[in-house]
Amino acid sequence: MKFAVIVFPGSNCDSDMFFAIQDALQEEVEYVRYDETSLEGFDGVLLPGGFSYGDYLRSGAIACFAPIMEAVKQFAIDGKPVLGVCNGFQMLLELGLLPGAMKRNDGLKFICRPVDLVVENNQTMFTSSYEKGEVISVPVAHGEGNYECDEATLATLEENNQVVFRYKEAINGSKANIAGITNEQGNVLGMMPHPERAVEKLLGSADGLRLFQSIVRNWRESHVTTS
Ligand SMILES: NC(=O)CC[C@H](N)C(=O)O
Repeated sequence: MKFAVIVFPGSNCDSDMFFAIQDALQEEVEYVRYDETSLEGFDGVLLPGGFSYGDYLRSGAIACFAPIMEAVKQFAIDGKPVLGVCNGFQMLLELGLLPGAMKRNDGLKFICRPVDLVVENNQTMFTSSYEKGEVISVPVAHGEGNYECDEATLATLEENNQVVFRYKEAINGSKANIAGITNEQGNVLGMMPHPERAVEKLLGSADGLRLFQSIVRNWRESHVTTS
């Protein structure tokens, strides 16, 4: 399986993501610049964390107009896996691939520490290697992680099991403690915590690795045939 890590001016978790795929997961990965226009040949797209375009206007608000984003949208429409982490999640919201928006954290402080997440839905292509209800430890590092949406949107997200990860304890004011959601189709996941920073024990947790393993396992099941 071949992954693209999209690099924007101001990305700073792109190399963490690259390391997670190449060294921890041992799958193929390439950087794709924000000003390219094609994702041909890739099987998965990863939007990494950081401060694209300096987080001006709102986080992700400028990045969503980058030339590569038309290809990212098409990739998502085609049902292929798209994962946005932190600033990548913010971009997916700004792109309209996921519902809702991000506000500054309650308390207006940047939060950078490991947090406990509850796996709410393990029936997705991103979470099938977890148990439902499992508590995992994954670090967060954000100033704008306070997820907001209207009540009707929240009801739809809950009804369709689109809330995939919840913070075990409130950390940033996020509605319903939402840490990660998918689109209705289930092939686009946005999450504020950083699974790519939790891919081996030495980093404090290896719980994030199973997210990437889920993607690969799911992809193999539908793409690799054995005779
Ligand atoms: N690590 C990150 O991606 C930071 C995300 C974002 N720009 C924020 O501070 O909210």
